[in-house]
Amino acid sequence: MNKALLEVEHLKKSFGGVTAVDACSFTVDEGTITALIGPNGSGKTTAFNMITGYLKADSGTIRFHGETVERPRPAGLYRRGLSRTFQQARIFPELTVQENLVVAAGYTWRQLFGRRVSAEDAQRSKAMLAEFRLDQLSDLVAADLSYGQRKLLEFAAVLMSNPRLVLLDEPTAGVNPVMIDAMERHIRERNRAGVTFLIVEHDMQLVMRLCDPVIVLDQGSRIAFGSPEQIQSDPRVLEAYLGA
Ligand SMILES: Nc1ncnc2c1ncn2[C@@H]1O[C@H](COP(=O)(O)OP(=O)(O)OP(=O)(O)O)[C@@H](O)[C@H]1O
Repeated sequence: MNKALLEVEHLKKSFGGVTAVDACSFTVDEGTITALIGPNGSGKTTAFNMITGYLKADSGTIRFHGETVERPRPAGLYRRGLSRTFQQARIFPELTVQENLVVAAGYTWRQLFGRRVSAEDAQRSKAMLAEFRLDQLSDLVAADLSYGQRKLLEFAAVLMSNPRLVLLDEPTAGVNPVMIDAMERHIRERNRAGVTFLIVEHDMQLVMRLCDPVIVLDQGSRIAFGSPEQIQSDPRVLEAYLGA
């Protein structure tokens, strides 16, 4: 039986009069590629932001790896093995592709520019560049990459921390079909290597072939949870999307 790696219970967040996430509960089992879907404005990004410590919840509990996260903070969670990407890839545009990976491995700027990077981490960043086929671009500053390449770089950088759980926020939005295939391949490969994923994604074809289970939010609450087949035939899901 799978073990819950992430447990979210009664999570709640309002912005003024708008309840963005409303007593939302779900779990992400270790080893899965779980999708979090829902119509625009259903609270997916707000939930992501609370789980990863970028936003303070009004109430509710988050447990990661069996332990309650008392004060979710991005840096602390990153060290504990929970990391994320953003809709607009957050990378350091003025650093080279390889430097972005080294920084993500936990080096300070001072260590980076003092060239005090361990041989092992230098090797890991090279291996990551090869895995993501970014090796030809390793000395380019990240600002010169295409939109899709930046998303791949951000994903590769997140993996440098050896995470157990990665939250991907719209990994293929605005990305060309070749890059979507690449992203999908990398997610599958890393999942086979033991990384668990929670993915917000609007490309339903990708969700249905890549993710299992699928969690559906509507107006801040979970309205469905199940296999892609169950979700596609759930009348509540259809109604939520058609009504949106
Ligand atoms: N900082 C904010 N201030 C005010 N309202 C917000 C804020 N962030 C989100 N909201 C509102 O909360 C609700 C949920 O938004 P959220 O971005 O979490 O949804 P989403 O499911 O990620 O949407 P999308 O698929 O369009 O990205 C929406 O009504 C949105 O307008």
